[in-house]
Amino acid sequence: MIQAVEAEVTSSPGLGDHGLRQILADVVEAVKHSINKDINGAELLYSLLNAPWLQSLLKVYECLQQHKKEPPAPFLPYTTQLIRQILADMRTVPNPSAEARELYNLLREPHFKALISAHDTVAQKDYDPVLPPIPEHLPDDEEAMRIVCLVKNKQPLGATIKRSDLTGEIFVARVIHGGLADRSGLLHAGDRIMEVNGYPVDGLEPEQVIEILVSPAARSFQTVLSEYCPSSMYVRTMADYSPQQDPAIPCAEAGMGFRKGDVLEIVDQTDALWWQAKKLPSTSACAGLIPSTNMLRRKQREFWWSQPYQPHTCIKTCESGTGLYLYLNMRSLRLCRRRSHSTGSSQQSCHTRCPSSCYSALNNPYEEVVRYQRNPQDAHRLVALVGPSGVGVNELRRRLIQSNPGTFQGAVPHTTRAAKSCEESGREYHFINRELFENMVYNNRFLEYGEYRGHYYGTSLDAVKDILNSGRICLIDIEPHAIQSVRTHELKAYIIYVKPPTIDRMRTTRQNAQVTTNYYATRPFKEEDFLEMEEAARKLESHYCQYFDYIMVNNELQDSCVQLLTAMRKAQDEPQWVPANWIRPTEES
Ligand SMILES: Nc1ncnc2c1ncn2[C@@H]1O[C@H](COP(=O)(O)OP(=O)(O)OP(=O)(O)O)[C@@H](O)[C@H]1O
Repeated sequence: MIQAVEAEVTSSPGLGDHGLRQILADVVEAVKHSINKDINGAELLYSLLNAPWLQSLLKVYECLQQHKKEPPAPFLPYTTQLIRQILADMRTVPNPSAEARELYNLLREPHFKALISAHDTVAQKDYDPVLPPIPEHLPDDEEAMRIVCLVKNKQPLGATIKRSDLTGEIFVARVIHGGLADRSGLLHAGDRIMEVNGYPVDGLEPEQVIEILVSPAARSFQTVLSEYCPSSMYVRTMADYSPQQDPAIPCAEAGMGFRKGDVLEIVDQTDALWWQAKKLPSTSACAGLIPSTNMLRRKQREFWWSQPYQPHTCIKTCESGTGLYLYLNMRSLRLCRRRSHSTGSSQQSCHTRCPSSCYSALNNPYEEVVRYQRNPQDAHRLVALVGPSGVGVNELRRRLIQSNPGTFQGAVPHTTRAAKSCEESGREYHFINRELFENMVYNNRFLEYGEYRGHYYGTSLDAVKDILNSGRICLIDIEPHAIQSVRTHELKAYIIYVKPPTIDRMRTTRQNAQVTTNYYATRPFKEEDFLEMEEAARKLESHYCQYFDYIMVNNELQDSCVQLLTAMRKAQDEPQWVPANWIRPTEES
């Protein structure tokens, strides 16, 4: 035993010869003098003080003192979530290696889970309970009572309470998933609270009960109900939400805010109006309250009607009557402006293939998502670039395709204009007549199309599918309005948003660049172009950021190309959140 202790402490790093052991060394030195003077018993004392076990004990003591001063910190505050994420990602790997399988099995072992759970408990300082004494006066109908002791730590209790207007009784309204009360397993929604720390609470205001609850002692509750917790669902949010600005939330402190595009794990949907969720990646075991789909829809409708301008309004139905299409202004007609080289009248319009989910952001404030990783045998995901006009999406797309034409390719657009002598049908464009073009429009074959100076231009679904079926990666740039038309089960589009850098950086990097004007002329960038681009980027982000899978800033061209290449590889080879109906198609999709 002594030897074991010695082995342990001598291998401990960082022990200096100071502190208590220094004192001991001084004592030993003094005793040595006593031996030299032949004082009685000094020899015995000398051997005692020199005993290895005493030295070892002192080292342990100093080691503990050191840890008291600098306690070891947990690596992560909440590792369980990370492990779950890794397991979910690994499940999507099509042909996992032997090592990956071993890791997967290891992470699912009960003893490993217990270890991680212990780590998280320590990380959240959920230990060292000091239980208060059981209350002396138990109520008469003791049979129906449960005495619950919750040991307070720095975290909130993780439960909300409400008062019955009729009886004045206080009930647990909800227990926040992963919070202190939930993890204790002792409190349930619907439990009636009889007294707290010996104080009867019937008739008190909820605020008064909270005051008692936050005092650092034990609590007593009567149990009436318990509730069932369903398994998690993951969603991407299509709206912003702030509990602090929501007067309807039962408890703002228990609420969780989110921004458009955040991915949430919904851990409890038992309440029709208020769900519980965690924002991913989650660093906390504790969930927060969020409005349910119905509740958020109601809020959005109220907001919709109170707003003078709607971002995703379908203004005009297609002539064919089969779908809803958008009229866009000239500045956003990237497709037509770039493709056409004719002159004359500049009247134009642009349309997108907008599926029945046109109003989906309003109808589905939460889009259910799942982790998806493309199987290497499957077609590649379409990669679509969006960005404000002039930011460089065309330049980036062109450079990437040029650098690796065997891997990347752009879709060949259709047009009704006549081919020039140097052009070949199927290379620059598919040259087709007006009747055929309109027929394709009628049959919903275009992802987006537009009219410019009497000629149609459009990117067809088949042109994209041809590339994907050939095993290459199709890279297109689209107007943001067309995002919905490529977010389908078939194309599984990965949307990359190309953002302009700061105006200062644009001034430096765009010194020799040419902007294409509305009249198809090119000229150097002006200050107003930068301002316009910045404003367009701001609007684009505020309306469409929930659909972006990846955001990159087009600062230095070379760096941007590398970044784009990396993002494209990620899209094809790494697990991503995608709409659940891409993987489990419904009738609608
Ligand atoms: N990072 C960059 N640094 C310097 N110049 C750039 C950069 N990115 C793009 N450019 C230049 O800016 C100009 C506009 O780029 P590009 O034509 O690709 O814009 P766009 O986003 O496709 O917009 P539009 O649809 O209006 O043409 C081009 O001259 C291009 O070479």
